[in-house]
Amino acid sequence: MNLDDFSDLIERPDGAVRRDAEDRRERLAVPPGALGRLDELGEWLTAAQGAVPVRPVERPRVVLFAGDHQVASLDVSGRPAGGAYALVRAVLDGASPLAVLARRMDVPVRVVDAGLDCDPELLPEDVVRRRVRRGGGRIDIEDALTPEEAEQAVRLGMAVADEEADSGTDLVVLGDLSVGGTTAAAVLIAALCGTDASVVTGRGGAGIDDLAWMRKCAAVRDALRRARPVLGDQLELLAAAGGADLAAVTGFLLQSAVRRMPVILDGVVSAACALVAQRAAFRAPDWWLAGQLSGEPAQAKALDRMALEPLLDQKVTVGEGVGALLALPLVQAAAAFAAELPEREPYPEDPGTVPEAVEETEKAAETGKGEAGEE
Ligand SMILES: O=C(O)c1ccc[n+]([C@@H]2O[C@H](COP(=O)([O-])O)[C@@H](O)[C@H]2O)c1
Ligand SMILES: Cc1cc2nc[nH]c2cc1C
Repeated sequence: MNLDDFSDLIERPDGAVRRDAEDRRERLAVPPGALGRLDELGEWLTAAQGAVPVRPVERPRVVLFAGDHQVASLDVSGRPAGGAYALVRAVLDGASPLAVLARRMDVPVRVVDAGLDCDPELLPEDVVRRRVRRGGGRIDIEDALTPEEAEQAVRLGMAVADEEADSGTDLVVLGDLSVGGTTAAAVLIAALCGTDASVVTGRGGAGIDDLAWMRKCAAVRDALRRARPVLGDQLELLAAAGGADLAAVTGFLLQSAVRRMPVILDGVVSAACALVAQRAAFRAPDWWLAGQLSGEPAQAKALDRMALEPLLDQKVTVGEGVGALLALPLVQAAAAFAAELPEREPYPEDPGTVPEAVEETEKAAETGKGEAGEE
């Protein structure tokens, strides 16, 4: 498998449809610019769907990939290594921020075990059990995955994207659940952006003190040294420094773009995988939105590279798709405006004479005659 093969499979959203959407926007009674960024958001969604007028987003779904990362045993996470199953439980038991929000917004949630490091019996029943391996290797000293595992994880993500597209999901809210995942994400982003550890290392999910931050920096630096030689091959890069959850997210993003299914990215892990996917297929980011700026420095760097402007800036760092789900109402609002606002109609007493009237006024102004001059 070579991720570069996706480059030929991924098309751009329909440019002609986008221009039709822009034309329709110009005919609306609401003045140009008055809807701010929601205009281009509506036009983007229209192009992604491929038809004017845009359809409402009616079947969104939250899809979360879960995994553990052995690098967390260096005490760089604020959570115990191998503890991601607790995050999964909280989501599916309805007790986490994502669970609260998804319930309130009535959006279904799917959690996929890509690489958790726990006894499967500890997991709630409704977890999608597709584990590639138990936890990912300690990336500062070893590969996260074997090449076979990396390919299997990418294929897992692709299969989940196909399942979503086939079942009629019209927009995916993407997220991740892990312990140690932000360290892996920082390494991928630093490798692909050519920066170093201190620029990309943040405080992660549970918040870490200065000493832990320095340990995390050192881990990112060491992992980066291992990742740089393979950054030309995206699958090898995911094997060296990613992990099963990150490789699955990358496969998911690529296959979603193949299937023309729009995705809202969440935080730094989404952004890292998106960057890897962009390296493989440069058109892929056209199918994504950035939900929220989380404050992790590496996320901002990656989004900037992909020219994705986050819809929100809420500094939510819990991950689990919250930043992406918070942005969903904006997308739905943009779709409603684009579809439901009426087009401007000529006033009955003045049918179609507006341009002429303007012309006359202009002529009058030029010659110094007309109403103003007669005064
Ligand atoms: O959204 C973000 O940018 C973000 C920033 C920090 C942490 N997180 C979440 O926190 C978890 C991993 O954190 P950590 O510190 O264990 O690497 C994982 O579930 C992420 O989704 C997410
Ligand atoms: C305008 C716009 C451009 C984009 N390019 C990729 N995703 C995008 C999303 C929007 C909204």
